[in-house]
Amino acid sequence: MGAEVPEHLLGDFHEYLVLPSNQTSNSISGKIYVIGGPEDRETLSISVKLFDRSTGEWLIPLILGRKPLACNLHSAVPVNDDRILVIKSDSPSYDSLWFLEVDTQFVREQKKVLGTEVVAWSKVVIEGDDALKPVVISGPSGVGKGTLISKLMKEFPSTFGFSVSHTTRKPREKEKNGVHYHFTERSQMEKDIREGRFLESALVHGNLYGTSIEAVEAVTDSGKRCILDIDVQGARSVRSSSLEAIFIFICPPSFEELEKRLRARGTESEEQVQKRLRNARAELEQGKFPGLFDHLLVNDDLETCYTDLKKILSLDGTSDDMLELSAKGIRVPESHSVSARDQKVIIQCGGDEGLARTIYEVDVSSLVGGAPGRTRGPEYKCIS
Ligand SMILES: Nc1nc2c(ncn2[C@@H]2O[C@H](COP(=O)(O)OP(=O)(O)O)[C@@H](O)[C@H]2O)c(=O)[nH]1
Ligand SMILES: Nc1ncnc2c1ncn2[C@@H]1O[C@H](COP(=O)(O)OP(=O)(O)O)[C@@H](O)[C@H]1O
Repeated sequence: MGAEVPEHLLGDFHEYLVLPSNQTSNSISGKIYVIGGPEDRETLSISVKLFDRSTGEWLIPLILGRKPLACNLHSAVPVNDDRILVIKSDSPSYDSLWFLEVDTQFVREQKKVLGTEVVAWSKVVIEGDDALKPVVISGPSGVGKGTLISKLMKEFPSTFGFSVSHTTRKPREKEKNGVHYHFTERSQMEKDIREGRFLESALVHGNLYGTSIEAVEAVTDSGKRCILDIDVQGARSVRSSSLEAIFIFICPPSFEELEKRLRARGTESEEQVQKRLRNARAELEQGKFPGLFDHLLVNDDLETCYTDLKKILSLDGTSDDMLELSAKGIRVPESHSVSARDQKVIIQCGGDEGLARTIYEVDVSSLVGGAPGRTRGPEYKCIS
């Protein structure tokens, strides 16, 4: 149905829309985007509709990309004439900023292909500082990588997330698909590798293993620091990739002890044990390769090794709660205001009735990526 809008009001039409507090409207290139309101019931995500001034009609566009979960209140400002920055209040700091792309290259292409009105969501990822670099842990089979990683994840559950690799190896008795590995068919994994979905992959002990881009991004998206348990070949590939990580190699106190642990674990056939021990000699050599690993740790006494690991990661003397509080990102309260100028978005939080006021400046001048994935690049600083 067409909306009756007097001609003289069209220019500022969106400013005359009377909207409930959970909706915002913004105008870009002759279209008014109303964000929020009645939720998309199926996905409980923020809804979008648009008013096309040239036709005078309200439209529900096709919405691409993963959608942000609905929130009580949000603000929205147009940025770069092609997207709207949506700021969700009272959301976790890693989930507060999203872009609704309305006229980016991706959206324009999709409009052409699909022949309909299209918008696309893209979550804003604010890159972590050094303290949040992913952690790559390598070492021969049976050295204790899994044991050390489990201890870390148990003590710091909101700080670390495990990058779940894909493998063509058969699951062990207690292994769960999607938790320990994504167990997959070789042909499917080879296809995904060819299509560029993997950050790295390698043939290890006769099976294919690999880290998908999605596995790492799923962890980063949840605001956690990523841990990768990968072999030395994988570590080398990650070293030469764009992922800046900390590389740690775990050594056994002796070869005999390694063999003892591998057998005591009781998860491998004799043939597999032999294969893993043969490969271990080469891996121990490669682990010492100059410049590949930042740290070498000997896992003799488990508690001592774990304490050393925490020291390397600057975790000694801190707790999961303390780390969560100091996490990067912006947590926006309901009471806030937003404005944009010269590719800078100013978010003013609080300040009511004598409450403390915090002002953030988000620089959106160099954006990377975008829908249908994530947008990286915005930087923010606290200016007051
Ligand atoms: N390159 C690479 N290696 C991996 C990946 N996932 C696991 N690995 C390595 O594959 C090897 C065998 O792993 P697994 O079969 O679980 O045996 P385990 O290490 O003895 O428990 C280990 O060295 C892992 O670090 C991955 O995604 N990429
Ligand atoms: N420091 C240690 N001392 C004795 N046993 C250990 C130590 N670290 C790990 N283990 C045991 O050695 C076996 C292999 O450890 P695991 O974490 O599965 O190794 P990886 O993941 O490197 O293959 C497990 O049974 C584990 O309980």
